[in-house]
Amino acid sequence: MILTDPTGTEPATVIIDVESEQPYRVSVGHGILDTVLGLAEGSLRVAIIHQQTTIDLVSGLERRLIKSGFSVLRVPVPDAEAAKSAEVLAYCWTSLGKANFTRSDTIIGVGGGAATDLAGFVAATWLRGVRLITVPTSLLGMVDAAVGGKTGINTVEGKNLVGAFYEPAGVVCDLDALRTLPTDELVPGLAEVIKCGFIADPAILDLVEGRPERAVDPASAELAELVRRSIAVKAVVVAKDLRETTSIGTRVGRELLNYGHTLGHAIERRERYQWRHGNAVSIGMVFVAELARRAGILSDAVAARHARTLMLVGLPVSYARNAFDELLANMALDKKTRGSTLRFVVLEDLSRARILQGPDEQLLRDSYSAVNP
Ligand SMILES: NC(=O)c1ccc[n+]([C@@H]2O[C@H](COP(=O)([O-])OP(=O)(O)OC[C@H]3O[C@@H](n4cnc5c(N)ncnc54)[C@H](O)[C@@H]3O)[C@@H](O)[C@H]2O)c1
Ligand SMILES: O=C(O)C(=O)C[C@@H](O)[C@H](O)[C@H](O)COP(=O)(O)O
Ligand SMILES: [Zn+2]
Repeated sequence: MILTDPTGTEPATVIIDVESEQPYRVSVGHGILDTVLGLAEGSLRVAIIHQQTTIDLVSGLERRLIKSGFSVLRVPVPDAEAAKSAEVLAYCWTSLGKANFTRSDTIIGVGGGAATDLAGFVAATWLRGVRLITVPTSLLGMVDAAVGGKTGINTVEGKNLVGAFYEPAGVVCDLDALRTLPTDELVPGLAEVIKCGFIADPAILDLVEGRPERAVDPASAELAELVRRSIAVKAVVVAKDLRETTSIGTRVGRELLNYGHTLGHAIERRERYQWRHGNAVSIGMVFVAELARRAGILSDAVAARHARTLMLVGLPVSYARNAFDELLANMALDKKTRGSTLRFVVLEDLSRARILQGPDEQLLRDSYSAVNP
């Protein structure tokens, strides 16, 4: 798939259609916030659920909305994972209730993946479902969290344990937002980008490996291309299996997008959600590649490519050696687990994945030790 103009110039706005249960469009481009106005049409009120870090963008959006005749309610939420809690969810419901928010009104989730996951769940639950627009402002949000209809919050017991599949009316990825994103927030987003490279689009890996310095540059055409390609990967997967129900036996449906997440989520829980999601997923992918290699499923070369490519952009590839037992216990609560059988998404090759069910504990332990010396 070529998403760049053959002359080398960056296309103005690219639309990626998600042909899911309720089809919607993901718009990607520079300075495209006005797209939100059209998506909100028909509503009297809009509520912007947002983080403080993007307050300038939120104020600009609010001004545009007011000018277009909408009544705007701002709902600021705590930063990062602190937003994904039952308490913050209840606070959002209270804000909507006090503002007489009705079924014809719209929720706009603005921010990183934590804000859009929360806003999506608020939209899914308020009055049993009101219109949702997502405006991701982090790389991770653009390429993953705001696209695909997974919404939810964490509980003390684990990551994303409460939530709903709820599709947005549209997703607006204004690449200009990335200019204020600190590098140590941009880099974790590249873990999900590289994930898309391994599971479905190896051209992503070539792009990252060819110009890693451009991949971490928020203004580069290469990063824009990586964003578009990653969204395209996700759009195809969720269109086929929105509700994650088609993974049967070793066959993998939407669970494909969970590559590296079994250990990744276990690390996030161990770190009490203070870690960046993408950093944990990066380590999770290196682990699961080694697991597949030791199980005789994946070649040495593709397994080794994981850590090499992730390190090129500054992602972590190892974790505490003595943490295995705790992580194993945490993995029992992974959503892919059935009964007491752990299930991992593993690669047989680039772009060819399957499920590995119930691997021996010793194999898991040895794989973990090998990549966390
Ligand atoms: N729903 C899904 O399918 C899905 C997919 C992937 C990840 N996620 C979830 O997304 C979350 C991770 O996403 P994230 O890394 O974007 O997290 P985040 O929302 O915590 O954002 C990371 C940090 O960047 C800041 N930020 C965001 N945009 C900014 C900008 N333009 N300028 C300056 N600062 C900015 C945020 O305030 C935060 O401090 C996790 O909770 C993860 O579970 C969900
Ligand atoms: O969209 C999906 O499906 C994914 O698995 C994408 C992941 O990158 C994302 O972190 C997602 O939130 C994980 O979902 P979960 O169901 O494992 O909580
Ligand atoms: Zn993820």
